Amino acid sequence: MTERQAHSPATNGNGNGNGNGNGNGNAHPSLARSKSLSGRQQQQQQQQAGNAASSTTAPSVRRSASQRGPPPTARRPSFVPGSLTPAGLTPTSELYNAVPAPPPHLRSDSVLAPSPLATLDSAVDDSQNEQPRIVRPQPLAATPGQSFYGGGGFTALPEGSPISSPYNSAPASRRSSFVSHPHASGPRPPVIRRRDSSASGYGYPEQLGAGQVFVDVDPIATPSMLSRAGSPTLPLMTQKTASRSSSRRGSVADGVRPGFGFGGGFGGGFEMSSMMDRNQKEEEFVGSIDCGTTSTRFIIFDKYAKIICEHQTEYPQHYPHPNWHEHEPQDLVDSVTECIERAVEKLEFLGYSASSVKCIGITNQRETTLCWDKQTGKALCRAIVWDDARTVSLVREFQKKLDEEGLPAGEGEQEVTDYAQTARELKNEIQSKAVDAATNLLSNLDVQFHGNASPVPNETRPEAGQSGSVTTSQEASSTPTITSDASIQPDAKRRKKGKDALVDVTGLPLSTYFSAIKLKWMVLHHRDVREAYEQDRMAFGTVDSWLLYNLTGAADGGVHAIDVTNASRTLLMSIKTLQWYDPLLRFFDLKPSILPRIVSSSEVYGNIKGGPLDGIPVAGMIGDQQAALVGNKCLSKGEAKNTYGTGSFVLFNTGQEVVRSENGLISTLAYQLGPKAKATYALEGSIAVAGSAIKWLRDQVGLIGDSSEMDALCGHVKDTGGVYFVTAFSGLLAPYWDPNAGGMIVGLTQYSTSAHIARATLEAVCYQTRAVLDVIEKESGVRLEELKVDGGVTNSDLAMQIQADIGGFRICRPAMRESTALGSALLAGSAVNLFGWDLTNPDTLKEVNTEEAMYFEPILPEIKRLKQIKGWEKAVERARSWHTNEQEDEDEAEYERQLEEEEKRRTEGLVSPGEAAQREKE
Ligand SMILES: Nc1ncnc2c1ncn2[C@@H]1O[C@H](COP(=O)(O)OP(=O)(O)O)[C@@H](O)[C@H]1O
Ligand SMILES: O=P(O)(O)OC[C@H](O)CO
Repeated sequence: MTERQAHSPATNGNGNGNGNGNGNGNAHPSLARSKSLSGRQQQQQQQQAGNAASSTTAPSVRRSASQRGPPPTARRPSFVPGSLTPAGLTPTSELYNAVPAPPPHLRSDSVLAPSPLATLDSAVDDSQNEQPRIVRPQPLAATPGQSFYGGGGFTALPEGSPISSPYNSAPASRRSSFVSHPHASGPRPPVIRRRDSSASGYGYPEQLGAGQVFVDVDPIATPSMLSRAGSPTLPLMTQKTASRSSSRRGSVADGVRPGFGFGGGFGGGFEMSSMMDRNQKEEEFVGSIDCGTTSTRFIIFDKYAKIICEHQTEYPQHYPHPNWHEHEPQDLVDSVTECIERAVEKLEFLGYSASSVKCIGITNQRETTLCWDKQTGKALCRAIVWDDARTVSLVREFQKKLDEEGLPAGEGEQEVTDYAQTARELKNEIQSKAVDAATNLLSNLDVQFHGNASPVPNETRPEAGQSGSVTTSQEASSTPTITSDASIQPDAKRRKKGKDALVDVTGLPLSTYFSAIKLKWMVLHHRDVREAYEQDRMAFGTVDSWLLYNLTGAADGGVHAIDVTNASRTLLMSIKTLQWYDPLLRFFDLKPSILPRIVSSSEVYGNIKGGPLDGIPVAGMIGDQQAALVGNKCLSKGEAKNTYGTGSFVLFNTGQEVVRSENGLISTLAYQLGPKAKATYALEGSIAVAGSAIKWLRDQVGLIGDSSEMDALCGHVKDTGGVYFVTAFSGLLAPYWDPNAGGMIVGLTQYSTSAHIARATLEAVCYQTRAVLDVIEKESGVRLEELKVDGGVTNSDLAMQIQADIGGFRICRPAMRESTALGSALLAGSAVNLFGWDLTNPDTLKEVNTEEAMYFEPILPEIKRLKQIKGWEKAVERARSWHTNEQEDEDEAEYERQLEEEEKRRTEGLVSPGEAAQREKE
């Protein structure tokens, strides 16, 4: 199976989809299968059923409320005080224990009543499974530089096609998932032409020269017209009919209109030269771009959060060195272009006008750092991805600076959380200076000193918890010799040192994870970036900023903004004022001129320029994990969700309070529902590796051919046979925060098989999730009864059962779990008052995503659970501090050396192999 098929119409995820998303609840999961299963699928399914029947950990799955009566307990709050035992549990006889639910991709009654799109997707050849290959619909007719879609059937994309990727190693990023209906008559599908967007030519790091290793993982087209997690939704056919807007029709009919944006922006994408020519229905929909770590999807929702259509595509991952992870910025833009184009084609194919999409939202992988040239709109280097850990030694340098110099307070800054301690420190400092000053005066001027040697009377010191600044500066100023001392000027007086200084302002620890440190690295190490920075041409942004900029025109007036949730991950924003914080900029020595404007998560930022959604407002922007919180409707304090995507992120809504964790959680912005709205905050447990470990098994180890094979492989064994896999690919984040931890598979014996290792991979994220939730329970004083989940890994029934077992709580997996995309759609809709959605009034969302959910109950005996957790903790201890500072310093030195060599070659007129290739191309 390919990822694509895992996301096909069969990918209902709960085995009960019925094609219209209502859930029919009529069948045992094993019975609710598609007629169209391939022989291989059936074989797999039977094998899995057989395996799991003998397994002690067959998923303990229960159907949702809508199918099996009322839910076991009130859904919210997810965290309820009291026992772990869920109230009102359905008796085990009602659980689907005997035969496990087949993997989601094998369960699809949805295709029994196929939508036109379902039929289209089913046309995908199963033979793609093993070896991803480029598939294209047969050209109807081809003129030079054009490729036509239509007719059905597939053909390999010819070499040198204008649609081919600039990256020879990874052409599949451009693979289309759009499959024309084989029997389609009437509307001619659009002609799409991709311009060849030239290779980056950034210089290094790609051109580091001989010996450099980088891995470009060949991406697999994972697109689908239907959600990987949700069931297909047939369009409502009762809407009024409208012609395409004449301006749009005119603009595309001439075939020369550029795609999105201008110049280097979305203009690198497609050109539309014909469109379906028929009357189309005008409806009201909202679109959402979800640009995750591995793929982009554009989903069009209706008012009930039913997916009308979508398109998804993976893009190449670049791992040029150990611990490095990069994206090509133009790939992100192109993937968005492609997804919008294709999704809108599907929308039109379904008979709706593109103008039915009233607004769109953007949600994105967070912390990933980009910078571009404001004049050209072009990226200056590759994006450094959030889980890239090249900056370990830079972090160490800044940690030292923080410990020794502290963080300067802002002008007029009044808030110093731990000011009692600061006051004490200042008092000591002032006292000793006062004594020195007095001694000097006495000795130099020979004046009798009668005053109080201490300028800070004890009784005037503020008490802890009292608001206001430390007032010692005023008192100190009464002693001229002291106030004249530059070292205790007001700014310097409130310096706080150590990690608390940063956490107080940003909610974040100093780590390779956050943007400022990646940005600093780019400025320090990348020639083009440094030049642009020095010449004030450089713009910094996270993925939301980059996409917004490109969608709204790039160098031709593109909006340079960042949403507050993304800004809260940069280490440059105060989470209290929601503004860039000058002392942080000074601490990292970064110019304010590079920064985007901070905006709320729900407002109109600008309108799309070009493409099929020309003129449509972009009205929602939010980091993907926060988006999933919103999409899961966790809008009240105490509600939590976990998203298992590339990484895994638990977010716990703490309302309008910034809650500070003492045990490794991050305080972060959850959302801000408009420019004037108060911010809502969350505690977050960030786990760096979840789906990426599965991807690693697929791409680097070759243990599986597709993520959806995990359940079948793991189904061969009932446990890991004592194997633990600490997936510390780039250190460990929450709750351990050890940048030096090393990835480790321990407990191997001759008995161990690939199935044990695969199972240990699934368990790894579940243990880490358990550890994060332990902290949340400890700090909030409430026990978790149920966890709402979403994200790619939740497609694995087995992973969810393991999570329930290791966690000791119930897992609630919604049928439609494109929660991330839904979150940004809700924010966008809410901003323009679409569908009456108003996120400040959850009642307005009552009808949103009410489809059934699937529940996984813990069945592992407590004693076994605790024993396994103990084993995990032992493994983590072994993995800790694996890498040494010396090694990192050596790596850094080696890199510096390569840079110098590169620079030398450049100045001497010699060119690197990368540059040579680029020149040849030009
Ligand atoms: N059936 C499955 N079983 C286990 N993991 C899966 C399955 N399907 C997808 N995944 C994993 O989900 C991840 C993608 O999830 P997604 O939410 O799309 O991530 P992101 O938003 O980070 O790109 C991939 O790393 C993939 O390995
Ligand atoms: O790509 P995801 O969905 O794992 O999300 C990545 C996070 O936003 C990183 O903080």
